Amino acid sequence: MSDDVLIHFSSNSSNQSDQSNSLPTKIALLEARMVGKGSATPQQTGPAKFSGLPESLPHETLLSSDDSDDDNGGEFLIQANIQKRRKLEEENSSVVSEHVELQQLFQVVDDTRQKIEEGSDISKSTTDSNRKKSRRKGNCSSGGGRGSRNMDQTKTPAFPSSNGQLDSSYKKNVCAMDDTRNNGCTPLEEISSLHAKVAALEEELKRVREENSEIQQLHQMVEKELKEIKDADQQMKTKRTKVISDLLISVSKAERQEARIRVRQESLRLGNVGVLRAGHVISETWEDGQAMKDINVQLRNLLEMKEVVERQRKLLKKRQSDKGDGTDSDTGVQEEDVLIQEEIYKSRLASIKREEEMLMRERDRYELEKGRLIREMKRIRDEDGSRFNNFQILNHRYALLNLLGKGGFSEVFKAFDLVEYRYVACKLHGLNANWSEDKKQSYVRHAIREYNIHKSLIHRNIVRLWDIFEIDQNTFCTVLEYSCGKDLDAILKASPILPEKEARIIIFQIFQGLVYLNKRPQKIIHYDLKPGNVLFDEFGIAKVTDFGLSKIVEDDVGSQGMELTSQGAGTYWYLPPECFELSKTPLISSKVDVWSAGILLYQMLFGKRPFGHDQSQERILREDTIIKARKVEFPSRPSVSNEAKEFIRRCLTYNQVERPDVLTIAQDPYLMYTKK
Ligand SMILES: Nc1ncnc2c1ncn2[C@@H]1O[C@H](COP(=O)(O)OP(=O)(O)OP(=O)(O)O)[C@@H](O)[C@H]1O
Repeated sequence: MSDDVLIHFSSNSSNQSDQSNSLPTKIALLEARMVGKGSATPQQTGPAKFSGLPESLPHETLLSSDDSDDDNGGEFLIQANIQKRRKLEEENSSVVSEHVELQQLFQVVDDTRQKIEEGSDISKSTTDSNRKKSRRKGNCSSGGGRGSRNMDQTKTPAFPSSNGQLDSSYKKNVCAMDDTRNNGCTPLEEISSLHAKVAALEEELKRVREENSEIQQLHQMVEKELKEIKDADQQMKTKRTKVISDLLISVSKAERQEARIRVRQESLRLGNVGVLRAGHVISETWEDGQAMKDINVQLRNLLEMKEVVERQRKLLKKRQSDKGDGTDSDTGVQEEDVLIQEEIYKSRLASIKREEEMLMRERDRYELEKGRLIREMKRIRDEDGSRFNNFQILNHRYALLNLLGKGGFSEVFKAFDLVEYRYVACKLHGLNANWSEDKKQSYVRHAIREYNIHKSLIHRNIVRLWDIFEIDQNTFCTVLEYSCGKDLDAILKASPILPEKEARIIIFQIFQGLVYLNKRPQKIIHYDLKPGNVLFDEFGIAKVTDFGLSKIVEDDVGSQGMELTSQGAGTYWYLPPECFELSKTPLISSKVDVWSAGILLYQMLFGKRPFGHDQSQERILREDTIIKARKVEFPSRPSVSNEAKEFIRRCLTYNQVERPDVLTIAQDPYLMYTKK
């Protein structure tokens, strides 16, 4: 339209003398014509703002919903620019400048129309938020109340929000609707705006769905890969486990073979178990090996030689006395010969004695070796007789290797934990199939009790209990920390007396473990401290084990201790007098362990137990050996420090009321390792 109007204005502007044709008049006419057209829509009379206009121009503006401006159907509404007109009326001086200004004005009209057109196009297809914004502003500037009528029907559509982006675009839309309500839109515009919104949201939804399906595909791919990795790992694990257990088995088989060869060689030297038949009775007897036989022969020879020399010596003495007081001239010579002969016999006897002592020491050494050999023979026999000797894997985890030893009701195997990759000791508790159900149940109860006490103990001087599981109806297994060194019993059997320094550090470590047991919220009395229950790891760290007879000291126990309900159990050489009390139920405390530790130290230092060393358990009980053990005596040899003796005396205090408990004796100077 503006082109026509411009041409029209341009032609008129040349005739300035004609008032009716003057510019202001023409503008007024034009305005009147336009207003007349638009008067059918009275709500549009108010000025509408259009923020897209340049700042320099007034905001009374030209709005259009159609790009046609012909006489008949023009839908343009040109608002009178009153200010401009007044200015023109006032100044009315320069037609040229007016013309220029009008040209500018119509240029603005043109620009605005173009923008509206753009806005209308955008509203049909946009998904772009910036374009939406420009479209919205275009719509809003169309003004009027019609939009607000329709907006009420379309307000707050419940679009699902899948993400923040959608949310924010939704908010923008609502906001745009609010703007529209305020400023007014045509229903067509609103519908197209809503269509656009729906399209935008659908687009968004489509995009989100696509993303989602991509994510799902990715997820599936990752899951598949993970499964493949897991499968491969499982296969690797199985292979690794197989390789490790095969290796362990070959090593163990070699060890078994080596042990048997060693035993065969040793038994040639030291002796063997033979079978003795007496009628129908078959019994086992020990037959000495060559080395033992040789020593015994040598000892016998020495003994015979000693007897011969002794006899000769006596004869010489007799002959001398038979001759009486010699009156011969050569008597002096004979006397001298007798003295010399006497001296020779004496020195011969002394040398025989030395040889004898040496052979005796050698025989003692052989005896120790023989003891070790007998234990090893027994172990091999137990291993051969065990139903767990063919390298089973227990609980899909513990590869059984060689037998470490057999106790009263259990077999202990060295094993390898295929999950944690470490050596362990598997203690297999076998219930005797011939036992009554009651006895079996009591044994299991006992073992569970032991497990419950032991499993919570974590201290470097206490053997760890890792696991427990059932193997079959009559067998279960406890898995213990493996101590590869010998136990104290084996050490003392090999060398009955230990240097004081070694004995002191061992007893110190045992007390460290006992202090731990007594500093817990629930104190524990071990009750079965003996050399066989002290193990050593590869670094020589002493560890207390076997909590089968342990007692938990309940909170409500009096100062005198708890009642001993399992009287008779334990190893009597190591138990204090109160445990043998028969007149009433004994009360016991951690002082039981203090006594046992005192006995252990004594045994390590002097090579024997202080009370009932050579007595059997039965005899100790029968002869009240421990009840009579009021005072400890120390042999003169080997020499041991007075501090050690005093410490042992304190541990072996007869009266338990006067005996220090674990926490008190742990403060003893003998157990302190501070620098002097
Ligand atoms: N954790 C372990 N590590 C290494 N060897 C062990 C372990 N536990 C026990 N042994 C060894 O296994 C053998 C048998 O142990 P067990 O405790 O069954 O015997 P015991 O104490 O002589 O018997 P009982 O418990 O019936 O008195 C012993 O020689 C012991 O040294």
